[in-house]
Amino acid sequence: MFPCPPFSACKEKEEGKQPGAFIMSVLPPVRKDRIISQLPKCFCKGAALHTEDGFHAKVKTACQEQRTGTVGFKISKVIVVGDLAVGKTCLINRFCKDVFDKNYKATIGVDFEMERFEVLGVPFSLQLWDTAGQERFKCIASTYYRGAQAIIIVFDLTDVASLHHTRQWLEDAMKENDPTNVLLFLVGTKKDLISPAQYSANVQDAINVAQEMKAEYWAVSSLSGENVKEFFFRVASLTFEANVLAELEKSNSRRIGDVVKISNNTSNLYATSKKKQPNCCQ
Ligand SMILES: Nc1nc2c(ncn2[C@@H]2O[C@H](COP(=O)(O)OP(=O)(O)OP(=O)(O)O)[C@@H](O)[C@H]2O)c(=O)[nH]1
Ligand SMILES: [Mg+2]
Repeated sequence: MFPCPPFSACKEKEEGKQPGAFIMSVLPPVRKDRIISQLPKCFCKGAALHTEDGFHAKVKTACQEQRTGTVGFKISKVIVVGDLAVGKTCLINRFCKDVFDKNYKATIGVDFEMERFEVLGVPFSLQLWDTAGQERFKCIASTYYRGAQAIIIVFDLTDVASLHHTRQWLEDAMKENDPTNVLLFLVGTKKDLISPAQYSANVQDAINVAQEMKAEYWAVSSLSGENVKEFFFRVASLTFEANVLAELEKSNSRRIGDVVKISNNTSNLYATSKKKQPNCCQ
């Protein structure tokens, strides 16, 4: 996420424009196939972050009334972790570039891709961090875990050990993040390699792990593309929703604080209002 809006955002505020309008106007328009106008469905109701049919009512109203604050020019960080060769890079590449490579090339350290969306008419970007699963690169990769808004923990549906290792991956990623502020997704890959019967026999184990972690469960195939776009749309939508709700909460608590201070001591009014001078670079 940008720690601070650039100078242009301050200028836009002075000119009475929505902050970020300048940045958005110099970027190419969001791709038509990255426009989200409805909350995508979860994959499995038994292991979902929530099962509502649509976006939160407050979020829809805020978007309609253009009260989403800084969300429109934030970049949310998403990290992708899991054992070596479970298919993290292929998953990201299928979504971002619509390609699939059957040859394994280990990720060294980290790599990242940017994806721009438009959710309920508001621009929203995800920075997808692809980390290395190989033990020898783990310490480099873990230095990039910090500040994630969503964590995608990947396992291979054909390799039960990789499912068991997801708990350790989550623990490591959580050392660097605030558990109250991060959305978790547990993703089984290589769905094309198992039969429906095998899948049904094993799915409950994965759902149990997801429930234990409070993660949303998905099963995908990067080879065929099955569920890949649906999955990332769900990640973008839920991350966007959480950002808008946090933004609304922040602006509400600011308003409540102001009232209390004014009614408590009117002599402090000048000092309080001076402190509240808008300064979009702080
Ligand atoms: N059949 C099939 N093969 C897959 C799928 N996803 C990945 N693979 C294969 O699995 C191997 C490893 O995939 P990667 O995406 O490189 O794995 P990774 O998790 O990024 O591995 P590290 O970078 O070492 O952590 C490659 O040979 C891929 O072609 C899938 O959905 N179906
Ligand atoms: Mg990789």
